[in-house]
Amino acid sequence: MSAGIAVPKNSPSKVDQTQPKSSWCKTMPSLLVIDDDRLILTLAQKSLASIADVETASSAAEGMEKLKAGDFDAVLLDIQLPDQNGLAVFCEIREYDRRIPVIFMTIEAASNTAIEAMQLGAFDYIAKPLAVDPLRDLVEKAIEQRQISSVPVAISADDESADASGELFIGRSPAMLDVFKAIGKVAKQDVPILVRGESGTGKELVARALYQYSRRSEETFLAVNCAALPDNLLESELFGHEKGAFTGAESRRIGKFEQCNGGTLFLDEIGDMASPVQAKVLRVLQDQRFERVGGNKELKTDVRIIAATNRPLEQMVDDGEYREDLLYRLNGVTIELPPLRDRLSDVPALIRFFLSGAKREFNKPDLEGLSPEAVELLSAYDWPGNVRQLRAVIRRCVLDTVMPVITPDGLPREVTGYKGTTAASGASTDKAAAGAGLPKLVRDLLNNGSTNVYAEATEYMERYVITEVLRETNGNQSQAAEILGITRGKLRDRINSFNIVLKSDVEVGAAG
Ligand SMILES: Nc1ncnc2c1ncn2[C@@H]1O[C@H](COP(=O)(O)OP(=O)(O)OP(=O)(O)O)[C@@H](O)[C@H]1O
Repeated sequence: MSAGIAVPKNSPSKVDQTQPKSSWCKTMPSLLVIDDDRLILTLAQKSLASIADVETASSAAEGMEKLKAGDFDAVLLDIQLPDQNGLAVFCEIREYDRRIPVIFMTIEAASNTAIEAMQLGAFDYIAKPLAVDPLRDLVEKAIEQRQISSVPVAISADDESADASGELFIGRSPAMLDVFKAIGKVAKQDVPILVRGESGTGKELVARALYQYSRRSEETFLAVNCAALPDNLLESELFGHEKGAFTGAESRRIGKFEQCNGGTLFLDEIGDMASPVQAKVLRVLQDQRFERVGGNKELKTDVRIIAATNRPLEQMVDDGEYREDLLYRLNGVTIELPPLRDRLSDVPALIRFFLSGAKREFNKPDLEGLSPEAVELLSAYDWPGNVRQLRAVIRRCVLDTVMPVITPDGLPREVTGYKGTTAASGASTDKAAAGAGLPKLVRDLLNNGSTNVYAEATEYMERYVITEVLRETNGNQSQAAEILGITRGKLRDRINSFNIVLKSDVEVGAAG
């Protein structure tokens, strides 16, 4: 019996074979390492075995043969191979499949060849001797990048008819049909697009759908969260920097605008950029030109920008926080995602989708579904954290349940206790319960054979710490950021992504 909504026994299976984004880690990604140095191959095999199936090749010819025979998520490539120059191998890989991220291994970080490779579209480079932690981080990022750009988004008003091999973009409400139509209309036009909507409404999914259906779908897709980096690092991340541009800039770095030449750049949280960065982004939008930080050579790039925000940019312009000309440039084509509370008719299809994904992910073959009462409650809730919160609630219920059918008892208190009055209330986190919950969560995840324990437990802990500090500062985000020792942008990012709801009486609750 498959997971479904209020399904009577023996009803047809509605299990969806697609995997939601968070479960990408379920199947082991694969990595190809090409280097003639046996020590490097052994080091890569040992240190990366926990994150990828590692295949090795000790020459360019062997590497290309294996690449074509396999299905790799990333390649680690030595810049100097015995039978061919690494750059030439890189070009062959690009010709074979432009979307496989390639990381170069170089003798010195500032190698000109590596910079040339970055300009041609390599994912990144790492200097030898290889340090295990940075290597693992980089390979993980590359794999994630590959998955972001290759998981097709099947736009469907009806999840049963959707492409079963891709991540689904669920919605059958008139509002979502309008969104799908808008994506179809503008995806192929090479213009910048601004995606707007509350946190968790699916802005990133829209960006990826636009990319998948665009003329640039075979080219690179890179995503940058502008809220996650302090201003100076964001500028260098986007535009690169020259050696010596600032303390710590030991070598030239190629930024995303240069790296993404020919492709699509998704700028998430575009409202969270300091004025100098806004000016530089505006210039790229106007004439596709920019300079690296600390450089005076004008560079040209051909990048399609898809931007997203949940912030009131017009208000920010009025308050002098945002450039009007940038807003004007970005605002040309806008896709607005409605909050979930305004399209509650989408809730059942979303539940079905997340339920079947969680059932597979947490290996709960006996789970049948949700009772009608549970579906009714979920369909009446106002979802301040939108689809992300709904997804989190369903995953939590599936993880916690020991019964084949999830009833209202299995739903979180914010849903069962919702009276339909306060617009933005979240569940108050009981301090003791939250602190005590971590060991139980980890135990449950282990018992359920999860392969995502680190991410789930870290998110739980991070949410707890941030909520407690916000409570301490009565919701004052500047003070909280200072106490936490993180930037305000990063704090805002976490508040959004964890759906932490700041109640009107400045009590802090954590939803989802
Ligand atoms: N219509 C949908 N169908 C299926 N999954 C969805 C849908 N909308 C959102 N999701 C899922 O909900 C989660 C949040 O979506 P996403 O990251 O795109 O939101 P966002 O608007 O970009 O949020 P933020 O502003 O916080 O970055 C993701 O796991 C996404 O896959």
